[in-house]
Amino acid sequence: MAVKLSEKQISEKLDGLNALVSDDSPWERSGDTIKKTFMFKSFIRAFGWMSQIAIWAEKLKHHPEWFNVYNKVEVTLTTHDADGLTELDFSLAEKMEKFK
Ligand SMILES: C[C@H](O)[C@H](O)[C@H]1CNC2=NC(N)=NC(=O)C2=N1
Repeated sequence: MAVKLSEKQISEKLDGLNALVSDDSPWERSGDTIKKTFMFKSFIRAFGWMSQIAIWAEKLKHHPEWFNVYNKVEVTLTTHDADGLTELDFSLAEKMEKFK
């Protein structure tokens, strides 16, 4: 099972993740989660991205909480099994940035 990250590891990983961000919207820490709102040109672009990420999430056995309206996807990542943030959350977030 994935191991909960320390505060120091979380802030280092968050900085590393935000260095990959190409839009104007950084990932933000919120308690035991990291969050970001992704914006797309259209609903179909948003849904296409979600479909790609869903395939990756299934492979990783780690799943996002997300909320989609038209071209907007609000993402929250946490590891329920560990009651906190783990490496898996940052791996999935990194994929989300790279597929964007
Ligand atoms: C057995 C299965 O792999 C686990 O229940 C996985 C599924 N996807 C998951 N996704 C997330 N975000 N957190 C988890 O703890 C989690 N656990």
